[in-house]
Amino acid sequence: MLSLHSVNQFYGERHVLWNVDLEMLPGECICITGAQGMGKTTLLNCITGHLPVQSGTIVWRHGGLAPQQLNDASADMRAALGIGYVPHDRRIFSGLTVEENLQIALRAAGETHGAIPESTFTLFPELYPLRHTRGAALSDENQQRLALANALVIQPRLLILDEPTRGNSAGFIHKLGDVLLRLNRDFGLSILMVEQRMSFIRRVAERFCLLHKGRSVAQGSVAQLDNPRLLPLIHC
Ligand SMILES: Nc1ncnc2c1ncn2[C@@H]1O[C@H](COP(=O)(O)OP(=O)(O)OP(=O)(O)O)[C@@H](O)[C@H]1O
Repeated sequence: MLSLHSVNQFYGERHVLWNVDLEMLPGECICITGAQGMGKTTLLNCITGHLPVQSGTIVWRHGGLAPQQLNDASADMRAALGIGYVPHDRRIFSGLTVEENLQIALRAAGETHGAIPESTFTLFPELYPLRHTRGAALSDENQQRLALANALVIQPRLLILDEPTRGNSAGFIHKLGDVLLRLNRDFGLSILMVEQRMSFIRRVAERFCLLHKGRSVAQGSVAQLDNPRLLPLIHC
């Protein structure tokens, strides 16, 4: 579904991603993990098209269609291909209502006449009575739900999330885990998330990619993360 080959990224002179390879199959849930400042968000931004890659390739494969190199595709083009993104700063329009936020997310992905899918409110029933409420008036948790709904409204093939548990209560994290498990296991949605919270990673993800100083130093099944040599690299 998504193949990264030898991806490199710089901020000015600073080399922050080094030859990162990652292979993701349809239906997988993969966690990119690692300590702070190791390049996790940078890697997501390269995949979603919010940052250009300096070298290397990112290839998208879906259905029977020919593989497509994403390197030159804009973030909106990638959304239109089926890549939904939930950044950790949420990025909702606080002056617009829930419904208007969802309409804009649809339009950004090229769905000019598309209606908000019913599944949006089935998945997040809490948002239905709030659909005419402005983003700024929503609780923190409902803002999180709206950010997730914005990414899902385009009915993506791949959902990308940056630290979905950061700053959330244990109760909300559990509910979020339920939603992601349902999307992945029941609806077959592929999920790629950046996360450091081990309990959440163990519950939701199947495979991991561990970044350390911008390099992918280990990949494998989540059970392998219990290796005492790897755990310190997540919270160092
Ligand atoms: N816009 C930027 N300009 C310059 N340097 C940046 C920029 N964004 C991130 N960096 C640096 O690049 C490195 C990787 O940052 P990145 O945010 O990708 O790491 P991260 O693993 O996601 O960390 P965190 O868990 O803190 O979000 C860090 O040293 C960071 O300071």
